[in-house]
Amino acid sequence: MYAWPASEVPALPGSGRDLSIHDTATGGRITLTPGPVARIYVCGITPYDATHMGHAATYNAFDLVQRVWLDTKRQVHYVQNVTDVDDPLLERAQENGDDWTALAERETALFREDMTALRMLPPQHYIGAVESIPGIVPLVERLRDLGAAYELEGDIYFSVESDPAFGSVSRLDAEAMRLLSAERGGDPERPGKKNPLDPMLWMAARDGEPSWDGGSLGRGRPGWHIECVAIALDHLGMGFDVQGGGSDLAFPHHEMGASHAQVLTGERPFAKTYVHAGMVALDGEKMSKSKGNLVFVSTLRRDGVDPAAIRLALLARHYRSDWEWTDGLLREAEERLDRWRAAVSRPDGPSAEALVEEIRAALADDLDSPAALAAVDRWAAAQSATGGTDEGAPGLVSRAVDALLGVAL
Ligand SMILES: Nc1ncnc2c1ncn2[C@@H]1O[C@H](COS(=O)(=O)NC(=O)[C@@H](N)CS)[C@@H](O)[C@H]1O
Ligand SMILES: [Zn+2]
Repeated sequence: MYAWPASEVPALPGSGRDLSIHDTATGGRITLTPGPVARIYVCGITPYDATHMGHAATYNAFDLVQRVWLDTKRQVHYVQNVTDVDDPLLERAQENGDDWTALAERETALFREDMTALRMLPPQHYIGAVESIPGIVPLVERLRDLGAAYELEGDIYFSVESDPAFGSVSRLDAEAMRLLSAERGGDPERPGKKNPLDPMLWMAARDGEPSWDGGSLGRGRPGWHIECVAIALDHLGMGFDVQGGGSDLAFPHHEMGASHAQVLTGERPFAKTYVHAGMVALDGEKMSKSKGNLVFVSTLRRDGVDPAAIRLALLARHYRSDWEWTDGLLREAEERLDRWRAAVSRPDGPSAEALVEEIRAALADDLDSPAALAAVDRWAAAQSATGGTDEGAPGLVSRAVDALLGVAL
């Protein structure tokens, strides 16, 4: 499906540094050296209650990854899905007396608007779960033929024991896995499963729910993890550079996806690095649909908040930290935006070549955007304190802040 329009990425002198990023699977830093086309899969929204600040913060992190890669003169092949059929979506539509496809379409349209306003670069492939069902069915059949999937009362489960590398993404122990599986869409208590952690690959049609032709699987709909595997394998293939998402996706979602793909192809790894963004909270609880403690990008935009200020608020916190959204954070961002805009609208300033290198160094260091913002603050402070005679500096700062941080001054 259509993604959203790409904002212009200004060219900068020189080139950036290779990104050194924290990898969940190894628990350490990995310096990524993608080929000429860097490949990234970032899990997309389940389209209801979009786009809240948690979503925005996570997509901000992976937009920075893209911008660093573009600055190292690479191309980027970015794939993102839309989970436009899933239990929570159907439940929400039921609650609202809404048609679930209309709800999905409306929320996806709002997400596109918000991403465009925040100047997040769009994926080249933006793929819905529903449109990927024809590609999912043969993968489930293949897992069954490999003996890695089994049928239970019409539903089809993946057997986690079929992947010797199962657990290598999240590195959690069985007890932690069991708790998270129950919390995040799994059904560890269901009798008859070979392993409580086994996730659903294909759910047989239930009354009153949408279902699709599953060939030899029978009518039904796809499980959550296989959806992202089918889309990633179809567009990126095995061994792509980054699998991204919020930290609540490490287990079960990215663990299971890696296992599905590794059993399907007999190759390893599914992704070279697994990168997870921290959770954004409000009033002490993770911002989430179920808790309803949401701050929406579209509400702030409607209230006249400049999207560039929202972006600066997201950039002010390290992508891997868990943090609390507050009005104070937004006010600080608005003040910073005003200071930066005033600085770049002056005719000259201190030379900015060194600043561009400081921003590059900060982002290459596990996307340290707070350090990048501090570097620009220092340049703006120097300009107002001691002026400066470089007439090209304000323009260069403006282009660097846009190209590397996605903020239009
Ligand atoms: N409070 C939050 N803070 C940070 N990131 C969040 C928060 N809530 C959700 N996310 C992230 O936002 C992205 C979309 O979340 S979602 O809408 O629930 N959708 C899904 O997780 C699936 N459609 C992925 S295939 C995920 O990467 C998720 O980890
Ligand atoms: Zn996903």
